[in-house]
Amino acid sequence: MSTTPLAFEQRRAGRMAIVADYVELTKPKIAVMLLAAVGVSGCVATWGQPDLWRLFHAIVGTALVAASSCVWNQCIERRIDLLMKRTRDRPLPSGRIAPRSAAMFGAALGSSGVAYLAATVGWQVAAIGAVTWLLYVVVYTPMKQASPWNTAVGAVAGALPLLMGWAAMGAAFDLRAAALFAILFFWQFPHFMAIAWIYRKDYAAAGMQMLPVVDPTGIRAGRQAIGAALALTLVSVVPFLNAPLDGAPWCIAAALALGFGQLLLAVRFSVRRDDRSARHLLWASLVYLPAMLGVLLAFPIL
Ligand code: HEM
Ligand SMILES: CC(C)=CCC/C(C)=C/CC/C(C)=C/COP(=O)(O)OP(=O)(O)O
Repeated sequence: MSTTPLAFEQRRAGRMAIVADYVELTKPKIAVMLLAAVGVSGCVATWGQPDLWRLFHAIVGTALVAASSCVWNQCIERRIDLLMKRTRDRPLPSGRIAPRSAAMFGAALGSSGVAYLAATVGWQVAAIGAVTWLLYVVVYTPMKQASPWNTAVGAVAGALPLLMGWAAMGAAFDLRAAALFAILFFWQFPHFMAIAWIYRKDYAAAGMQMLPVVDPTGIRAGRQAIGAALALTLVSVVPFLNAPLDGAPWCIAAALALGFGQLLLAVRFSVRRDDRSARHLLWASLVYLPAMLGVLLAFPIL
Protein backbone atom coordinates (compact mmCIF):
# COMPACT_ATOMS: atom_id res chain seq x y z
CA MET A 1 0.00 0.00 0.00
CA SER A 2 1.48 3.37 -1.00
CA THR A 3 1.39 6.45 1.31
CA THR A 4 0.34 9.74 -0.28
CA PRO A 5 2.44 12.82 0.57
CA LEU A 6 -0.64 14.33 2.26
CA ALA A 7 -1.18 11.31 4.54
CA PHE A 8 2.54 11.33 5.38
CA GLU A 9 2.41 15.04 6.29
CA GLN A 10 -0.71 14.50 8.43
CA ARG A 11 0.94 11.67 10.37
CA ARG A 12 4.05 13.79 10.86
CA ALA A 13 1.99 16.73 12.16
CA GLY A 14 0.17 14.34 14.50
CA ARG A 15 3.46 13.02 15.89
CA MET A 16 4.77 16.57 16.39
CA ALA A 17 1.60 17.52 18.27
CA ILE A 18 2.02 14.53 20.61
CA VAL A 19 5.65 15.46 21.29
CA ALA A 20 4.59 19.08 21.98
CA ASP A 21 1.99 17.82 24.49
CA TYR A 22 4.55 15.72 26.37
CA VAL A 23 6.91 18.71 26.44
CA GLU A 24 4.06 20.90 27.77
CA LEU A 25 3.56 18.42 30.63
CA THR A 26 7.07 19.24 31.87
CA LYS A 27 6.31 23.02 32.24
CA PRO A 28 9.32 23.97 30.11
CA LYS A 29 9.19 27.75 30.71
CA ILE A 30 9.50 27.39 34.49
CA ALA A 31 12.21 24.75 33.93
CA VAL A 32 14.37 27.05 31.80
CA MET A 33 14.44 29.76 34.50
CA LEU A 34 15.01 27.18 37.25
CA LEU A 35 17.88 25.50 35.41
CA ALA A 36 19.49 28.87 34.73
CA ALA A 37 19.35 29.45 38.50
CA VAL A 38 20.93 26.02 39.15
CA GLY A 39 23.75 26.91 36.74
CA VAL A 40 24.35 30.28 38.39
CA SER A 41 24.33 28.63 41.82
CA GLY A 42 27.14 26.30 40.66
CA CYS A 43 29.12 29.32 39.40
CA VAL A 44 28.63 31.30 42.63
CA ALA A 45 29.66 28.24 44.72
CA THR A 46 33.00 28.09 42.87
CA TRP A 47 33.62 31.87 42.57
CA GLY A 48 33.00 31.74 38.83
CA GLN A 49 35.15 28.69 38.11
CA PRO A 50 32.84 25.69 38.03
CA ASP A 51 33.80 22.26 36.80
CA LEU A 52 31.71 22.58 33.63
CA TRP A 53 31.12 18.83 33.24
CA ARG A 54 29.80 18.50 36.78
CA LEU A 55 27.60 21.55 36.26
CA PHE A 56 26.31 20.09 33.00
CA HIS A 57 25.43 16.82 34.78
CA ALA A 58 23.74 18.71 37.62
CA ILE A 59 21.61 20.68 35.15
CA VAL A 60 20.65 17.62 33.08
CA GLY A 61 19.75 15.57 36.18
CA THR A 62 17.81 18.43 37.78
CA ALA A 63 15.97 18.98 34.50
CA LEU A 64 14.84 15.32 34.47
CA VAL A 65 13.69 15.31 38.12
CA ALA A 66 11.98 18.72 37.84
CA ALA A 67 10.22 17.64 34.62
CA SER A 68 9.02 14.49 36.37
CA SER A 69 7.62 16.50 39.28
CA CYS A 70 5.70 18.76 36.89
CA VAL A 71 4.24 15.79 35.01
CA TRP A 72 3.06 14.16 38.24
CA ASN A 73 1.73 17.48 39.55
CA GLN A 74 -0.46 17.70 36.44
CA CYS A 75 -1.50 14.05 36.72
CA ILE A 76 -2.74 14.64 40.25
CA GLU A 77 -4.46 17.90 39.31
CA ARG A 78 -6.01 16.78 36.00
CA ARG A 79 -9.61 17.02 37.26
CA ILE A 80 -9.02 20.32 39.10
CA ASP A 81 -7.25 21.77 36.04
CA LEU A 82 -10.45 21.13 34.08
CA LEU A 83 -12.22 23.67 36.32
CA MET A 84 -9.83 26.53 35.51
CA LYS A 85 -9.74 28.53 32.27
CA ARG A 86 -5.94 28.88 32.51
CA THR A 87 -5.34 25.14 32.70
CA ARG A 88 -8.32 23.38 31.09
CA ASP A 89 -6.58 23.04 27.71
CA ARG A 90 -3.56 21.26 29.17
CA PRO A 91 -2.81 17.81 27.67
CA LEU A 92 -4.33 15.82 30.59
CA PRO A 93 -7.61 17.65 31.33
CA SER A 94 -8.29 18.01 27.60
CA GLY A 95 -7.81 14.24 27.18
CA ARG A 96 -4.99 14.49 24.61
CA ILE A 97 -2.75 12.37 26.86
CA ALA A 98 -3.99 9.51 29.03
CA PRO A 99 -3.19 9.78 32.78
CA ARG A 100 -1.50 6.37 32.73
CA SER A 101 0.84 7.37 29.92
CA ALA A 102 1.69 10.63 31.68
CA ALA A 103 2.33 8.85 34.98
CA MET A 104 4.66 6.39 33.27
CA PHE A 105 6.44 9.24 31.46
CA GLY A 106 6.85 11.09 34.78
CA ALA A 107 8.11 7.96 36.57
CA ALA A 108 10.67 7.30 33.83
CA LEU A 109 11.91 10.91 33.94
CA GLY A 110 12.13 10.94 37.74
CA SER A 111 13.85 7.61 38.24
CA SER A 112 16.36 8.27 35.45
CA GLY A 113 16.98 11.78 36.82
CA VAL A 114 17.72 10.61 40.37
CA ALA A 115 19.92 7.75 39.07
CA TYR A 116 21.74 10.15 36.72
CA LEU A 117 22.44 12.62 39.52
CA ALA A 118 23.65 9.87 41.87
CA ALA A 119 25.96 8.46 39.17
CA THR A 120 27.40 11.78 38.01
CA VAL A 121 27.41 14.32 40.86
CA GLY A 122 26.79 12.20 43.94
CA TRP A 123 24.03 10.84 46.13
CA GLN A 124 23.69 14.08 48.14
CA VAL A 125 22.52 15.98 45.04
CA ALA A 126 20.26 13.06 44.09
CA ALA A 127 18.82 13.08 47.62
CA ILE A 128 18.03 16.82 47.49
CA GLY A 129 16.36 16.19 44.12
CA ALA A 130 14.24 13.37 45.55
CA VAL A 131 13.24 15.46 48.60
CA THR A 132 12.30 18.39 46.34
CA TRP A 133 10.20 16.06 44.17
CA LEU A 134 8.37 14.73 47.23
CA LEU A 135 7.82 18.23 48.61
CA TYR A 136 6.33 19.49 45.34
CA VAL A 137 4.28 16.43 44.38
CA VAL A 138 3.29 14.88 47.70
CA VAL A 139 3.06 17.92 50.01
CA TYR A 140 2.53 21.10 47.93
CA THR A 141 0.17 19.73 45.28
CA PRO A 142 -2.56 18.42 47.66
CA MET A 143 -1.94 21.34 50.05
CA LYS A 144 -3.18 23.81 47.41
CA GLN A 145 -6.69 22.59 48.28
CA ALA A 146 -6.16 22.89 52.02
CA SER A 147 -4.32 26.03 53.14
CA PRO A 148 -2.87 29.29 51.80
CA TRP A 149 0.42 28.21 53.41
CA ASN A 150 0.82 26.03 50.31
CA THR A 151 2.74 28.89 48.67
CA ALA A 152 5.46 28.78 51.35
CA VAL A 153 5.86 25.03 50.80
CA GLY A 154 5.92 25.51 47.01
CA ALA A 155 8.56 28.22 47.47
CA VAL A 156 10.82 25.82 49.42
CA ALA A 157 10.44 23.29 46.56
CA GLY A 158 11.15 26.06 44.05
CA ALA A 159 14.33 27.18 45.84
CA LEU A 160 15.84 23.80 46.78
CA PRO A 161 17.24 23.09 43.27
CA LEU A 162 19.72 25.93 43.90
CA LEU A 163 21.27 23.78 46.60
CA MET A 164 21.55 20.94 44.05
CA GLY A 165 23.74 23.18 41.86
CA TRP A 166 25.75 24.18 44.92
CA ALA A 167 26.21 20.64 46.27
CA ALA A 168 27.13 19.33 42.81
CA MET A 169 30.23 21.54 42.96
CA GLY A 170 31.29 19.89 46.22
CA ALA A 171 31.14 23.29 47.95
CA ALA A 172 30.27 23.50 51.66
CA PHE A 173 26.92 25.07 52.55
CA ASP A 174 27.70 28.53 53.91
CA LEU A 175 26.06 31.94 54.29
CA ARG A 176 26.24 32.56 50.54
CA ALA A 177 24.43 29.28 49.80
CA ALA A 178 21.76 30.24 52.36
CA ALA A 179 21.47 33.69 50.75
CA LEU A 180 20.94 32.22 47.28
CA PHE A 181 18.25 29.90 48.66
CA ALA A 182 16.60 32.85 50.43
CA ILE A 183 16.68 35.01 47.28
CA LEU A 184 14.76 32.40 45.26
CA PHE A 185 12.48 31.57 48.21
CA PHE A 186 11.38 35.18 48.80
CA TRP A 187 11.21 36.00 45.07
CA GLN A 188 8.35 33.54 44.66
CA PHE A 189 5.93 35.47 46.88
CA PRO A 190 5.61 38.68 44.81
CA HIS A 191 5.77 36.41 41.72
CA PHE A 192 2.92 34.23 42.89
CA MET A 193 0.77 36.75 44.81
CA ALA A 194 0.48 38.67 41.51
CA ILE A 195 -0.49 35.47 39.68
CA ALA A 196 -2.89 34.36 42.42
CA TRP A 197 -4.64 37.75 42.24
CA ILE A 198 -4.91 37.70 38.43
CA TYR A 199 -6.38 34.16 38.46
CA ARG A 200 -8.29 34.47 41.75
CA LYS A 201 -11.64 33.57 40.16
CA ASP A 202 -10.13 30.48 38.52
CA TYR A 203 -8.52 29.41 41.80
CA ALA A 204 -11.75 29.98 43.72
CA ALA A 205 -13.75 27.96 41.15
CA ALA A 206 -11.31 25.07 41.58
CA GLY A 207 -11.35 25.23 45.39
CA MET A 208 -7.69 26.28 45.62
CA GLN A 209 -6.93 27.96 48.93
CA MET A 210 -4.68 30.72 47.56
CA LEU A 211 -4.36 33.90 49.62
CA PRO A 212 -6.56 36.09 47.37
CA VAL A 213 -9.23 33.37 47.60
CA VAL A 214 -9.34 33.19 51.39
CA ASP A 215 -9.00 37.00 51.56
CA PRO A 216 -10.71 38.40 48.42
CA THR A 217 -9.85 41.99 49.41
CA GLY A 218 -6.25 41.23 48.40
CA ILE A 219 -4.96 42.94 51.56
CA ARG A 220 -3.13 39.85 52.81
CA ALA A 221 -1.74 39.03 49.35
CA GLY A 222 -0.44 42.61 49.08
CA ARG A 223 1.15 42.46 52.53
CA GLN A 224 2.80 39.14 51.76
CA ALA A 225 4.17 40.49 48.46
CA ILE A 226 5.59 43.57 50.23
CA GLY A 227 7.09 41.61 53.15
CA ALA A 228 8.77 39.12 50.84
CA ALA A 229 10.01 41.84 48.43
CA LEU A 230 11.57 43.64 51.41
CA ALA A 231 13.24 40.45 52.66
CA LEU A 232 14.36 39.72 49.08
CA THR A 233 16.00 43.14 48.80
CA LEU A 234 17.88 42.64 52.07
CA VAL A 235 19.13 39.10 51.42
CA SER A 236 20.11 39.92 47.84
CA VAL A 237 23.17 41.89 49.01
CA VAL A 238 24.49 39.09 51.25
CA PRO A 239 26.35 37.16 48.48
CA PHE A 240 28.46 40.28 47.82
CA LEU A 241 29.45 41.05 51.41
CA ASN A 242 32.91 40.20 52.78
CA ALA A 243 34.15 39.26 49.32
CA PRO A 244 37.61 40.44 48.30
CA LEU A 245 36.41 41.42 44.84
CA ASP A 246 36.38 44.87 43.21
CA GLY A 247 32.90 44.51 41.78
CA ALA A 248 31.15 44.21 45.16
CA PRO A 249 29.87 47.85 45.39
CA TRP A 250 28.48 47.67 41.84
CA CYS A 251 26.76 44.37 42.49
CA ILE A 252 25.31 45.59 45.79
CA ALA A 253 23.98 48.71 44.02
CA ALA A 254 22.47 46.61 41.23
CA ALA A 255 20.89 44.13 43.69
CA LEU A 256 19.38 47.00 45.71
CA ALA A 257 18.05 48.72 42.58
CA LEU A 258 16.42 45.49 41.38
CA GLY A 259 15.01 44.78 44.85
CA PHE A 260 13.57 48.28 45.23
CA GLY A 261 11.92 47.87 41.82
CA GLN A 262 10.14 44.73 43.11
CA LEU A 263 9.28 46.45 46.37
CA LEU A 264 7.83 49.49 44.63
CA LEU A 265 5.60 47.37 42.40
CA ALA A 266 4.56 45.20 45.38
CA VAL A 267 3.54 48.35 47.30
CA ARG A 268 1.64 49.63 44.25
CA PHE A 269 -0.15 46.29 43.93
CA SER A 270 -0.93 46.30 47.64
CA VAL A 271 -2.44 49.80 47.44
CA ARG A 272 -4.39 49.38 44.19
CA ARG A 273 -5.20 45.66 44.29
CA ASP A 274 -6.20 45.60 40.61
CA ASP A 275 -5.28 43.36 37.68
CA ARG A 276 -3.10 46.01 36.03
CA SER A 277 -0.81 46.47 39.03
CA ALA A 278 -0.70 42.67 39.53
CA ARG A 279 0.36 42.18 35.90
CA HIS A 280 3.10 44.77 36.34
CA LEU A 281 4.33 42.98 39.47
CA LEU A 282 4.30 39.60 37.69
CA TRP A 283 6.16 41.07 34.72
CA ALA A 284 8.70 42.68 37.07
CA SER A 285 9.26 39.35 38.86
CA LEU A 286 10.03 37.69 35.51
CA VAL A 287 12.56 40.44 34.75
CA TYR A 288 14.02 40.49 38.27
CA LEU A 289 15.17 36.88 38.43
CA PRO A 290 17.24 36.70 35.22
CA ALA A 291 18.65 40.15 36.00
CA MET A 292 19.66 39.13 39.54
CA LEU A 293 21.16 35.88 38.21
CA GLY A 294 23.13 38.01 35.74
CA VAL A 295 24.50 40.17 38.57
CA LEU A 296 25.53 37.05 40.54
CA LEU A 297 27.22 35.62 37.45
CA ALA A 298 29.05 38.88 36.67
CA PHE A 299 30.37 39.34 40.24
CA PRO A 300 33.64 37.34 39.94
CA ILE A 301 34.35 38.87 36.50
CA LEU A 302 33.91 42.55 37.46
C1 HEM B 1 5.27 29.01 44.96
C2 HEM B 1 5.96 28.85 43.85
C3 HEM B 1 5.44 29.15 42.45
C4 HEM B 1 4.17 29.19 42.00
C5 HEM B 1 2.89 28.86 42.77
C6 HEM B 1 4.22 29.55 40.59
C7 HEM B 1 3.12 29.63 39.76
C8 HEM B 1 3.18 30.06 38.46
C9 HEM B 1 2.04 30.11 37.57
C10 HEM B 1 0.62 29.67 37.93
C11 HEM B 1 2.47 30.62 36.39
C12 HEM B 1 1.63 30.83 35.12
C13 HEM B 1 1.16 32.26 35.04
C14 HEM B 1 0.32 32.50 33.80
O1 HEM B 1 -0.12 31.54 33.17
O2 HEM B 1 0.07 33.70 33.50
C15 HEM B 1 3.88 30.91 36.52
C16 HEM B 1 4.67 31.47 35.54
C17 HEM B 1 6.03 31.43 35.56
N1 HEM B 1 6.82 31.00 36.60
FE1 HEM B 1 6.18 30.51 38.45
N2 HEM B 1 5.52 29.74 40.22
C18 HEM B 1 6.31 29.46 41.31
C19 HEM B 1 7.67 29.43 41.33
C20 HEM B 1 8.47 29.60 40.23
C21 HEM B 1 9.88 29.29 40.18
C22 HEM B 1 10.70 28.69 41.31
C23 HEM B 1 10.30 29.61 38.93
C24 HEM B 1 11.67 29.49 38.33
C25 HEM B 1 12.77 29.76 38.95
C26 HEM B 1 9.16 30.13 38.20
C27 HEM B 1 9.21 30.60 36.91
C28 HEM B 1 8.11 31.01 36.19
C29 HEM B 1 8.19 31.52 34.83
C30 HEM B 1 9.45 31.70 33.99
C31 HEM B 1 6.88 31.80 34.45
C32 HEM B 1 6.41 32.41 33.11
C33 HEM B 1 6.20 31.36 32.12
C34 HEM B 1 4.77 31.05 31.88
O3 HEM B 1 3.99 31.97 31.58
O4 HEM B 1 4.38 29.87 32.01
N3 HEM B 1 8.07 30.10 39.03
N4 HEM B 1 4.28 30.56 37.77
C1 LIG C 1 14.24 19.00 41.30
C2 LIG C 1 12.81 19.31 41.38
C3 LIG C 1 11.88 18.23 41.74
C4 LIG C 1 12.40 20.57 41.15
C5 LIG C 1 11.00 21.00 41.21
C6 LIG C 1 11.01 22.45 41.08
C7 LIG C 1 9.66 22.98 40.79
C8 LIG C 1 8.99 22.59 39.52
C9 LIG C 1 9.13 23.80 41.67
C10 LIG C 1 7.80 24.28 41.45
C11 LIG C 1 7.55 25.64 41.86
C12 LIG C 1 6.08 25.79 41.85
C13 LIG C 1 5.44 25.65 43.16
C14 LIG C 1 5.39 25.98 40.69
C15 LIG C 1 3.92 26.15 40.62
O1 LIG C 1 3.24 24.95 40.52
P1 LIG C 1 1.65 24.92 40.45
O2 LIG C 1 1.21 23.49 40.56
O3 LIG C 1 1.04 25.85 41.43
O4 LIG C 1 1.37 25.49 38.99
P2 LIG C 1 0.11 25.22 38.05
O5 LIG C 1 -1.12 25.68 38.75
O6 LIG C 1 0.42 26.04 36.82
O7 LIG C 1 0.10 23.74 37.76
